[in-house]
Amino acid sequence: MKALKHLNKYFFKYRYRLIIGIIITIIAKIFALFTPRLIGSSINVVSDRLNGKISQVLFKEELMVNILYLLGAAIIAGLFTFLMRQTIINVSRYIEYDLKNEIYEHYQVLSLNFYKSNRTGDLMNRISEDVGKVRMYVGPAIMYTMNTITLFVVALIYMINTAPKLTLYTLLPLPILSVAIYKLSRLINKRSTIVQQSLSTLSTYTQETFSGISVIKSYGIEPRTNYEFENLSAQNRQKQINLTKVQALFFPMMILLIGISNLLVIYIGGIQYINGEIENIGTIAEFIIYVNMLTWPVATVGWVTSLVQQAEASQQRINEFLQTEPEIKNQTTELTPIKGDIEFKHVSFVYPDTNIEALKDVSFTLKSGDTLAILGKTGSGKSTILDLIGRLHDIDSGEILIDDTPISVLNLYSLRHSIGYVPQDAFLFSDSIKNNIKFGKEDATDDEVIEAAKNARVHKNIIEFSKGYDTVLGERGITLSGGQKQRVSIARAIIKKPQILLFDDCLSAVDTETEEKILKNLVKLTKDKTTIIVSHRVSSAKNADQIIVLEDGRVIQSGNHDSLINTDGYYRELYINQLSEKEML
Ligand SMILES: Nc1ncnc2c1ncn2[C@@H]1O[C@H](COP(=O)(O)OP(=O)(O)OP(=O)(O)O)[C@@H](O)[C@H]1O
Repeated sequence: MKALKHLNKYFFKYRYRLIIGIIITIIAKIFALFTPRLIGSSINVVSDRLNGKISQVLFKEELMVNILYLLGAAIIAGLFTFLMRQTIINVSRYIEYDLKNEIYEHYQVLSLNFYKSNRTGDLMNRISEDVGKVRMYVGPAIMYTMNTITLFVVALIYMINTAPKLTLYTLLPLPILSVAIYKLSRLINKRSTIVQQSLSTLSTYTQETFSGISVIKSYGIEPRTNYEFENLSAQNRQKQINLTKVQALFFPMMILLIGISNLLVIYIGGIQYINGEIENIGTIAEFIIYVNMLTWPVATVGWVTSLVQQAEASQQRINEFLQTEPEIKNQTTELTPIKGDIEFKHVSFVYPDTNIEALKDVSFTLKSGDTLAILGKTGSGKSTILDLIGRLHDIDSGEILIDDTPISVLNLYSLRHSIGYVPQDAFLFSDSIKNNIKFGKEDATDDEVIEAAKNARVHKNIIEFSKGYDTVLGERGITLSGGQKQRVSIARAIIKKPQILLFDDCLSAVDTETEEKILKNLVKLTKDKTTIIVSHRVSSAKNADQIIVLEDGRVIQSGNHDSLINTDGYYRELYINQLSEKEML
């Protein structure tokens, strides 16, 4: 129960609703328990009439009163049972909502490393299935427990008052029922977890084959994927059958135990009536109804116990993530406006998970408004520099200064708000093109969106689609070409008009002519912005105020275009190679 303590703050938050819910539950059960007494007394009235103890008129009158009471009690009990679900189950839905929000909010502040070391499926499971199991504790488990306690206390008082010995015999099989249901519920849970796992394997496999359908078709391996699917499906079928077997035992077991209790009531009650230990025959009928009313609540004791155990395990998994601290922490709540000076002083950086030293003693200085181009072979550490400027990781040695202040001291959100980042793999959401661009500036007008798209030279492509800027992208929409995606992603960054612009090899899928035009627009737009362009092409770098060349995490060359083409080295070679490629075209 330790893990479930986390939920106490929510119980406190909804305490009034819960208290009302509990009071309603008690009222509902008290009224429901009028039924057996009224039926017992009705039978006694009939018996009295048969024995000639009461007159026909009195008989009719008493029976009528009983029927009216029965009807009234049933209506009130029904109404309060409805209200009981409306309060307690609703509270569980509120808590489920709050808990999901709490987890999602926490996911958002966790660092990239957290996402790398945990699978997406796991993150999804904890926020959906685990929260669902916890809800069963905060809602149904509490409701049924209250139900059982009230019913038991009230029924027991009535029963002992009427026939104490019969009460004892009647209740004898009930603890056996509770333990049996508990054992069965655990078995059912175990098997349903196995079914869930197998379903998740099956759906992951299916999803992957749908995503990679073009590869499957082009390699002609449909029979192999069909065979594998059938295999997984057959495994799932077997697990479902195993589950159904134990589920099928649930109700027969309950019926058997109720049957035994009923038999005991009739047998022992009958003997007691004959011996004169019980005064009225109606008591036997009353007790049969009590037994039937108590069976389900007693069965739920076992069921609820297993619900609580499952909720505890799920909450433990949730807490594990909630207690994970973000590696990158915001040190100040005060906003720190960013001008755009960037300085790297002997920066080295090792990726903790792979132990790869991505940067070694890197230094450079950029004044606000300057443009820096970073070139180098693949894996030389170019993207890492951009990630460090956005403080996606903290460095091990050296210093990164933004506006002469250490990056870790700045307000993290001010820093990130002042950056427009275009990643290597443009990621667009399943939404309209317009909204994808507006992602950079939520309140942008249509004119601003169009202007940004024009500057990224993607406007013409967009208006060719029949729905223009409202064209939906992604799974149920159209697919943009690699170059179009890159340009929409550029439009998203420039619409924000940030102080710092980071372009990570984002013109690689664009032809050199378009690249030239975009770069020309960027020169205008980024006049007073600090800009860093990562590229494999000299054409993207040549107009930069500063160029650095990286090799294996180290700066091996720096200067500007003119100085570097006149120096032997990587840049000059690249320039000559790319120049001759251009001439060949
Ligand atoms: N998130 C990461 N976790 C662990 N190692 C990483 C991570 N990202 C990059 N690396 C490693 O760090 C080194 C530098 O990678 P980086 O992405 O900075 O290179 P790059 O110059 O941008 O390459 P490319 O031109 O291919 O984009 C590589 O060896 C890479 O394998």
